[in-house]
Amino acid sequence: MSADTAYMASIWQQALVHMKKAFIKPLFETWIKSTIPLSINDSVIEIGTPKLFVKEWLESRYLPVIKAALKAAANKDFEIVLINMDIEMEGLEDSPLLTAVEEAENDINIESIISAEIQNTYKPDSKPLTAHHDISPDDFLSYLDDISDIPEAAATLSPTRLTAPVPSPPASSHQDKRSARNQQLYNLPPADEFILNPKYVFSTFVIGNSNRLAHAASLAVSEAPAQVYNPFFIYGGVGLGKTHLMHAIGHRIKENNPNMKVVYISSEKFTNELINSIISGNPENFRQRYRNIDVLLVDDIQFLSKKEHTQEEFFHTFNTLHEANKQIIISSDRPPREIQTLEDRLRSRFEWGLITDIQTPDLETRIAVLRKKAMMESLNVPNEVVVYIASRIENNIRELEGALIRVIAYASLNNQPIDIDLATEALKDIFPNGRPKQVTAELIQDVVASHFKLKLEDMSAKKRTRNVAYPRQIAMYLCRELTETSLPKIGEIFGGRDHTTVIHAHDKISREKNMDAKLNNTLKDLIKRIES
Ligand SMILES: Nc1ncnc2c1ncn2[C@@H]1O[C@H](COP(=O)(O)OP(=O)(O)OP(=O)(O)O)[C@@H](O)[C@H]1O
Repeated sequence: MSADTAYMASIWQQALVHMKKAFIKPLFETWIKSTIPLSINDSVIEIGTPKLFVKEWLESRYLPVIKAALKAAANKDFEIVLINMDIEMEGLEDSPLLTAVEEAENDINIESIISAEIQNTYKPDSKPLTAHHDISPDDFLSYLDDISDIPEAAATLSPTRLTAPVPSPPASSHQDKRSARNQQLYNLPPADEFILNPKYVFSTFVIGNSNRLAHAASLAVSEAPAQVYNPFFIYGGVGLGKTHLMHAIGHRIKENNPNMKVVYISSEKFTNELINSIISGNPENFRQRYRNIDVLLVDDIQFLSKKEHTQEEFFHTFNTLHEANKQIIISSDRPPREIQTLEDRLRSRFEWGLITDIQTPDLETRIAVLRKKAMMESLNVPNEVVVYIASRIENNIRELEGALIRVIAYASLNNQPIDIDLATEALKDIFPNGRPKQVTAELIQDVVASHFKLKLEDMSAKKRTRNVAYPRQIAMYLCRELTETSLPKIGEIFGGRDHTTVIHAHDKISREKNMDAKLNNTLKDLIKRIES
């Protein structure tokens, strides 16, 4: 492998790390992951894309982000040239460039490598560790626990000894670069560098029945940090908005109190930093860094389960902050009592404050999320398409967004307007059942009439008795929600009524369903039958 190739791979790998943070996951997966570095010289980097549409899409939208990521990685500006290779990625498996990328990837597991070095140095009778990368951070921590029980070994656990096994700087210029990069990874950024995602703010968060409480509590916490709910614990399934709410809290606190030090971190990163600080002989730095802040947001705390040493450290951090009346916000995919092997004392700390959950969103919320995303992209996505996606992805808002992005990208690349045929085509791998059933006002009338045991003609009759008028209003509401039919047209289908009658029916049912669980369930049942 040439030095340039390895250098390029290393730069690209670092750039990918930056881009992973900059892009939401579906975007990263769709557009960035499939690219490969091709060549590098002093000022130009060539990047290969597997298909022309990926090249065009990246060129039209994301070049500045890629450029910024490369600059952050290499500390210099590059001109980026994208080259369509028009090949399947599988065909490149043996490419030396991909091998180089993989090697660079492995380097990122620096803590594992170092822990292996330490293990070999301090535990001479341990079996030799040839596969350095197999050692997990947790193994390293348990190892520290293990050897601290052995007096001679404990004596060697001084910072100087611990840093000693770090590989000494290699000689060649390529190795210099790599070593410098490792050093960069190895040295922690200052805590306030954990930037909040600018898109995750309260104004972009859609409130629905599934998250109303969590949202309200988040607002309360952000308006009065450490005064209302401390700690504040949010839990819920994957991709339901926990991170979004945490960032929104962070943003709002910063807006209201620019001098407050707000730190957001995932529990995995917390663990890795702790390990790094131990390896570099500077655990005190780590402690100071997390104990001298005003607001600590820890995401995905469930990853601390089974990590006894990290839990211990977190327990002390928690206590110090809580005693100093600092706000602590924690998220998890389950409530504290269900996080296995979470220490009891930590669990009881989490239960001191408010625990709130986010449920899976109902259809209406899913539709609202998609509409909001489309609006944020200034795109006009037909209702039919929104309903098509929302009615098929029920449990994960991230996947919902991913599907919409796919449709938008597909339309843009093919230079076609977004409609249901295009959406069906774009999503055929995700929804193999193909084109959805055509939802029409007539179908809705039919399903609603049969549900309420009315005749189809009652939907358009002049009768105003409640047993007919109410189902008719429900049917009008559903026509507005599930079809593209215009207001006057809906009025016409329902017996030549004025469009203001349709608006009134829609407003009334929208309002009532928020207060009436029975109506809400009826609507869900009806939608299921209409869509199935
Ligand atoms: N109510 C909502 N309104 C708008 N967007 C939302 C909402 N809920 C989630 N999202 C979006 O869905 C995506 C996933 O959300 P987020 O990352 O916050 O989920 P999470 O619950 O933290 O998931 P994980 O458990 O995987 O960490 C984000 O892009 C977020 O903006």
